[in-house]
Amino acid sequence: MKDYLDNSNKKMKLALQLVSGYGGEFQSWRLPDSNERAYTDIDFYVEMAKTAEKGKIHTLFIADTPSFGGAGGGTDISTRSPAFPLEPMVMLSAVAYATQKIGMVATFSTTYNLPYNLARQLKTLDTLSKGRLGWNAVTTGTRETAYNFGDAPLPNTTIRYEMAHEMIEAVQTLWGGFSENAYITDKTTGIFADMSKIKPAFYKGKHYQVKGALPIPATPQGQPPIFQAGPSPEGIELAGRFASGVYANPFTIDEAKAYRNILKQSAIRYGRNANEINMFSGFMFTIGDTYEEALARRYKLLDFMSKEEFEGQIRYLSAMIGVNLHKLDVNKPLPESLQNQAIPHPQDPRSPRAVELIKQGMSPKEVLANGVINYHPVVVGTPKDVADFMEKWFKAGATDGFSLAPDSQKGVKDFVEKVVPILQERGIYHTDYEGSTLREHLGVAYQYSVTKIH
Ligand SMILES: Cc1cc2nc3c(=O)[nH]c(=O)nc-3n(C[C@H](O)[C@H](O)[C@H](O)COP(=O)(O)O)c2cc1C
Repeated sequence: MKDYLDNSNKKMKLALQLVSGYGGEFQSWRLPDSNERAYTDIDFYVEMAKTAEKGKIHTLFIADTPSFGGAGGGTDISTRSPAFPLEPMVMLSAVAYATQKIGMVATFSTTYNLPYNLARQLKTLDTLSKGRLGWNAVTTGTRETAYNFGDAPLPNTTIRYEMAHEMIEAVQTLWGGFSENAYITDKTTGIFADMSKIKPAFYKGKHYQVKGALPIPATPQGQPPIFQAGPSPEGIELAGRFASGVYANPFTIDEAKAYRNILKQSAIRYGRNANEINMFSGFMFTIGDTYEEALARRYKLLDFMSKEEFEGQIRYLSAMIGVNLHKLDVNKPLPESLQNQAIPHPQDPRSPRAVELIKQGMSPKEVLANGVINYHPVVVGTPKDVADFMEKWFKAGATDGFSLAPDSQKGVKDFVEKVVPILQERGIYHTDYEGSTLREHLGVAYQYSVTKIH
């Protein structure tokens, strides 16, 4: 194993996804222990952030897209909660004010923003939070988003990534323009700022141009670290050049290791150290005191689905395992002859797990309840089961940490109270924050101004 993939002397890093306030399962807003108005309840986001801070979670993480944003990229929220919270910048300013340590990484499009506005708002929030902000710089791949910003269709991948490089360069140039020693505020001399140390950006790219300067000094971490999500070759280049964190979605340890290696190599190609780029693998869970208790919770979520939606899931599972489940009793294990016929769909990386569970004798409904169709690997079980999964991946060198999407609000509390102590006891998770800024939490260096290419 490449030494930079070796985690034996490292501790895992954790991000907690806020999703839309309810958790990673879009039916969980209906659970008896959920606050059904969490989506619009700022007190609730603050409370979750504080709970996460008690568990020393390195950072909150907010996925986002500037469009209607229904679950799974759809636009129907008639029964399922939205996939994203309220506008992240505004929402996080309240969270920042109510917390002290936890980092806050939020997603902002490199295609549907302007550098000056974005640089100003991000640096303001980084100032407000005393250096705890991170920017997940994504190109926005959903077609419908384009029409929220005019009549032009979504630019192709090449152009979007050209724009992404330019956007980050322009934003970082604006950030670095107000030199660290330019903020004087000397009452005796009457000098507020040293104008000789404040440089306009004069940034001239193909897609973005900006001339002026930003009147905001350096924050305690200099400027927010960049995160990235999106596994195309262009995405990997962007991550290698700029990212301190990458939100990834591997489904197996082997897949994760290969991707982590690719990311580290990309960073090395840009003259950076492999440790400067941290991969956060998406991970979901439902916790109970026993497997049966956790499973009952998952069944409840499935039962909230409409008949059509559930049938859609059964159809999907049929395709994943190559067996038509349509006429079978979904509450009973498959007859042995059909179990033997099950083979994973070659194009769906989640399929091997679905086949494995079918062959263990689980009914199709139980297999679905185990989250085989979810957008990340899922553990349904006890706090120990959740910790075991994380330990196994981490010790195998598959990831630097996890981007956690608990099933529900209760899942956040359960994770902090029941899983965190196990991880700490096993010596694979920190017992306190390393410092005060997000960069310190992540173990990435202070940075000011545009990332240099070596
Ligand atoms: C784990 C993961 C999380 C993502 N989160 C977001 C997000 O919150 N908002 C968004 O617009 N795109 C998100 N994306 C999409 C990517 O930014 C990108 O637009 C998409 O994957 C297509 O780009 P690619 O060609 O690099 O794969 C995410 C992608 C991955 C893999």
